[in-house]
Amino acid sequence: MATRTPSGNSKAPARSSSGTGSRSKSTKTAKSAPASPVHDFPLPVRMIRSAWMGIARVVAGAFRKIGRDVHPPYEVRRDGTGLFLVILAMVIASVEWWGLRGVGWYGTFVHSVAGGTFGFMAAFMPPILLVGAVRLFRWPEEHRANNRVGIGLALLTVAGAGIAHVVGGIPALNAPFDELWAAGGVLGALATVPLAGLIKAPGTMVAMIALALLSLMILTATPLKQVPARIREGYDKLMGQAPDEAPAPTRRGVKLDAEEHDQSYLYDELPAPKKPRKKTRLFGKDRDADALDSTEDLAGYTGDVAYDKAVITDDHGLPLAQDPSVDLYDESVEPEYPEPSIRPGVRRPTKAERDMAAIMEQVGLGQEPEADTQAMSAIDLTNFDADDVATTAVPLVPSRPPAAPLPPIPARTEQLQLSGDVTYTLPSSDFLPAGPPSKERSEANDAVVAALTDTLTQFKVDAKVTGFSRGPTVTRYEIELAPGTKVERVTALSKNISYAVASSDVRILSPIPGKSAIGIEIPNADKEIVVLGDVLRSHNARKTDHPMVMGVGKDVEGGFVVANLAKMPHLLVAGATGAGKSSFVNSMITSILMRATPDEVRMVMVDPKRVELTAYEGVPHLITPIITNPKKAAEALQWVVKEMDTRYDDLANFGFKHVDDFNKAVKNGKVVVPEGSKRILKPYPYLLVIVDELADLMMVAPRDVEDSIVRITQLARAAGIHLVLATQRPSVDVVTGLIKANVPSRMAFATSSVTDSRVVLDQPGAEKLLGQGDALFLPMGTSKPMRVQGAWVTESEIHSVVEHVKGQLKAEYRSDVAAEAPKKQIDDDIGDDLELLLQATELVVTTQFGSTSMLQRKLRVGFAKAGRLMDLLESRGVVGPSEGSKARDVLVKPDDLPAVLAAMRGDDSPVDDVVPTAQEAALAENANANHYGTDLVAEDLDGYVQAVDYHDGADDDGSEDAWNLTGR
Ligand SMILES: Nc1ncnc2c1ncn2[C@@H]1O[C@H](COP(=O)(O)OP(=O)(O)OP(=O)(O)O)[C@@H](O)[C@H]1O
Repeated sequence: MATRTPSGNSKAPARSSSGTGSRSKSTKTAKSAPASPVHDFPLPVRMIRSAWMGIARVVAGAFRKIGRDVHPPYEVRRDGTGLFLVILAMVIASVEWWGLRGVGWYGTFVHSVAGGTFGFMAAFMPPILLVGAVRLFRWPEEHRANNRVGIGLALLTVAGAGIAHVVGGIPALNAPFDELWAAGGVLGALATVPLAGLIKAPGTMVAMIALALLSLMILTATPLKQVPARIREGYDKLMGQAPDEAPAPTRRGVKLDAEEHDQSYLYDELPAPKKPRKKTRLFGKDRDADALDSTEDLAGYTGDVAYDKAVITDDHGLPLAQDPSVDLYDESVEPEYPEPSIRPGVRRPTKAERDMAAIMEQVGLGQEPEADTQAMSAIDLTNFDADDVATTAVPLVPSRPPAAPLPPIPARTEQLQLSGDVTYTLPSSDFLPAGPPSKERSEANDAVVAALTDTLTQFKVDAKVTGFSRGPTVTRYEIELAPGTKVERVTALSKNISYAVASSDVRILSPIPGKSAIGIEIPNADKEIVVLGDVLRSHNARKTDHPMVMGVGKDVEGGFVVANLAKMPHLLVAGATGAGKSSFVNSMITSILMRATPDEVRMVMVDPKRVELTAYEGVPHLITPIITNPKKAAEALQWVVKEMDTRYDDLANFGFKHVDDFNKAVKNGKVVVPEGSKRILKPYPYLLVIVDELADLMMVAPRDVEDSIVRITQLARAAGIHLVLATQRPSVDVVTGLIKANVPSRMAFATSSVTDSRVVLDQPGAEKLLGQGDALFLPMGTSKPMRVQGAWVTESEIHSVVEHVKGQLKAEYRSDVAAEAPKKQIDDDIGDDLELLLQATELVVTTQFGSTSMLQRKLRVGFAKAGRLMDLLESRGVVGPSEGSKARDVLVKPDDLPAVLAAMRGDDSPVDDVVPTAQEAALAENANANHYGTDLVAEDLDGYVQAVDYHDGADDDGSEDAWNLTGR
């Protein structure tokens, strides 16, 4: 007969139990096998043992099903011992309770042993033994608690026997059986007889009662000081009254040890608000309460939040985890032993909440209710019942309490007074209508969950889809692994998952930041549009009136994302054509128009494509007509540099380092002008410079543009000047290393290649975006980009906002920004070759043939000179890069030749037809009106050391000053 070797058996893999239920029967048997080498016993013993364990498993199974079903790990089960206690309890009960006492050998024997040992306390032994059995069946893994309960029960038995013995007259150990039985038996005699010799019967009784109380305290893990509270609690429960305070935390009906008490929430059967708990610790006060009373929260708001962070928050009511300044989910307080059944997801709103949301909508609170329902969008699939969705709430565990409905908040409380006593009204939020309510789940999501689950099963990966959070464009499905399963097993399935869900745009996040779960982002078959109105009406956009806050869109979890452009402090927006850059820029400008007066934010718009930003022509926030000529744009950037220097000087003059501090001090009347100065101090507006196509500028004057951008981006933050650079060509010649290093915030829409993604984000990812506003947002200081669906604003909405704004105030353009360019010097690298270069340009552009040997022949120059001229032509964007022996591409059309020649000469463009006549008229009108008068800032600065002028000769006329920006 073949006998298995001990080693062979003991080396059976000891898999940890995950309770997934997918385990095979043989595995189960292996797991439940004891560690001892049972096969050493003879067969009959092994058979008996098997039978015993079989019965034990059946009985234990029944006990585990009582009340809440439990599944202790196989390795730690002690069903055999539990069965023994149950049988012992039944045997004693059969004799002491059911009248078999002294009947036959069985009755006599059991009664002699039980009665002789415990006296009449034997009648109380069955329940005591059953308590022990229940603990072993249901919670065998809780060794410490089991030991405590065992000790408590043992002491209780001794105390009971002792009390019985005192009641029975304390018979001696050698007293007849009947006397011992009528008292506390042998145990009672051992416990009391020695004591009675010392402290007599009453003293012994008191000692035994004290011992009984002590055993009860051990059993219930009640420290002495909590006894009164426990008694009151017990009384309240018995009387059916609600306790005054929250009951002490329990774990499966058993009070916790004192030292376990601190972490009791980890075990609560009730929904455990885990993250709010963490926040409570993090912020030192109860944020749950705050969340419930958002009115108070907002009342106390000072607006400074917007100054502190580039991205304010999403609309989960929580600061975004990506913000480095907010360590929201402090992992140090992450539960050590999270209850597997408690999902970190958020529950679905109840029907009542949905009704409330609908009512809120009707009474004009816009999308705020949606913001709250959005926060509940992570869905726990474990309890999901598809039929339930429409009518009743799926019984899920909330990760935080639902926020109370928000009151409507007026965007601005003060009456906006512009310079010249003009009263200004910001556009009403009605100009931006609400979008359709967003979905929390759809059939498409369920289909994907099924597909993912199938894929995991097919490839035998021990993992399951535990929930998902639906965003407007993509849904992030969360996958949790069984212990011992490698993350790579799921990430390696990326192609199979793409195949299963029929989408090539699957993105795997491993792990989801802040969670022990793998995230799989899959595009929604039923995408939703995020309208700008909803974003600007969201809680976080409304809780600050900072004028530079813009609506960005929605994140993957459906939370609204808003950002403060002043904190970016400069932003690069890039993406392939049609990816959604211009829509983003439109949302940005419209956000500013909706929230800021021209006194607070002034803008310079550069739109070389001439079509994207024309809708904003004439808004009073502009300081110059929209610049469409790239050359003028390059000059406008130089003006911005000078403006920055002037602001710096002025701030330094008054002893301020940041324009915000200066503005605050001016508003509070704390700044005094120098004696004799006629200046009336007013806050500086923020200056937002928007370039819709950087590539066009870089083609015309790469060095100048790069210089200006670098200088602005390095210093302008403190002067309140911020750059937004958009490009559809995020290649290294457009977004140079220098520009990249100085523009810290990035918004990447879908790029055409992974190289482009690397240029924008320094990492891949953008090439997998879906276009149409799907973007990766990387605010300054973060390393992981956040996926957002950009906000969308329609042309008619823009039109109505612009009309309102223009109706409030006429644009007052500065004539010196682009129209009066400072005199241009001939670039150093041209040196004495200007004439030759002009001839070469003319030759190459008119013939559209970029050949070095042609230059040699026609200009009668040597090879070296011709090569140098060709290099100069390349650096100025006239010809493309060298392609070996082939002629170079000519990038300038003959029509543009005069402008290119003028740029080389350092003159103004002779063909200045790019500024529309209306704009020129506006310029002329403004120039005639001479709003600015004497340069009072320059007057004040006279005699002070000025900021280093990097553009020699540029301020010869001394006419640029920040003060004039708002007509002061
Ligand atoms: N946030 C958005 N929500 C929904 N659809 C959008 C969004 N952004 C862009 N789209 C869709 O994508 C189209 C192209 O967008 P947009 O014009 O902004 O792209 P672009 O990147 O600026 O392209 P180009 O560089 O050619 O101007 C839009 O007409 C619109 O249909």
